[in-house]
Amino acid sequence: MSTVLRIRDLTVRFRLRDTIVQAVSGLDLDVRRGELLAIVGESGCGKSVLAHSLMGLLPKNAQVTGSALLRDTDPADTGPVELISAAPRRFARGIRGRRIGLVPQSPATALTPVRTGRKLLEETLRVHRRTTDADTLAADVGLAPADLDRYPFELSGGMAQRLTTALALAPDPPLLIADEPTTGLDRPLVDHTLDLLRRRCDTGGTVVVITHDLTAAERVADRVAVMYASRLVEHRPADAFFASPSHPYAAALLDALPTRSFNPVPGHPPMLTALPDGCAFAPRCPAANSDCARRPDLDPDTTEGVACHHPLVTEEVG
Ligand SMILES: Nc1ncnc2c1ncn2[C@@H]1O[C@H](COP(=O)(O)OP(=O)(O)OP(=O)(O)O)[C@@H](O)[C@H]1O
Ligand code: NI
Repeated sequence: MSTVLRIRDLTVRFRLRDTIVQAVSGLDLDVRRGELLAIVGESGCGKSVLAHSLMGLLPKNAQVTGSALLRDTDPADTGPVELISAAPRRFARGIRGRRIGLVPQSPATALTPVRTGRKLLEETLRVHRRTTDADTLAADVGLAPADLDRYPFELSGGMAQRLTTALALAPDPPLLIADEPTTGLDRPLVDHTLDLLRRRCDTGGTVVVITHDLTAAERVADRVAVMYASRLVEHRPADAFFASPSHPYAAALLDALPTRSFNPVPGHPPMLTALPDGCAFAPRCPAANSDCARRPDLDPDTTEGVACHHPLVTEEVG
């Protein structure tokens, strides 16, 4: 299966007055065409910063190194694009929206306040020469036609969330990154949104879902990547991951689910201003030993597996 996005050694740091925040560290990740990849991890581990770095949306105090090669997503076939060094203009004209769509984490700030949902959607459909109409797209995300005639400030959080999803889908991007697309939705609408994203993959699209909701990931993901304190610690096929997570952090995260043992992960993640050289989970890890002073890595060729010196699963299941 072809790789739509090949991320290598991606690092994002924020320079603050007297310190540096290490939001993404040496991240390697292949996103394959036609698959739904779920990126999971606790609040503040770097998920949204990763998404923003791929969309050319980082603020000025960000320093980015590494590479993220986007391939095979252009109907006009202008070749691969290196996202990390792409100029802001190129992002605005040919990449953002058209080749990669983003459902942003904060819908309220992403919506233009002076236009109704219908105006925003119709304009996006027109710019991208789509034949679909706004009502059809609204129905896809579970919005009624009347909801489109409201201004963003008249929408509930969940409605605004669905409108931003419809806006991201309007250009029909080959790669969609959805950052917490189900926040504020009731369970039936959560499932509706997830199934919509799943269908995109089943018809050749590629979707990356960033979520806190492991139950959501279990419902739709082909693959799961677990982020901890700016790094990826596990990346495996979803079936194998949910049957038996391999990184002690991933196991603890799954164990915290109400449907499992409902035990919160003990302790706290490290400050991103003072990350250790070795495994960042070691201080919280029941199995930590002297090996953990050395940083464990995923397989750099496949970007899969587990970054741990004492994984719970050493052989792939199934
Ligand atoms: N502009 C910025 N300047 C400094 N630090 C930042 C900036 N933007 C994000 N950060 C920091 O980067 C880290 C990662 O943030 P990010 O938003 O990616 O987390 P997240 O995993 O998406 O969390 P959540 O699940 O809560 O959305 C956090 O410590 C955050 O405070
Ligand atoms: Ni986030």
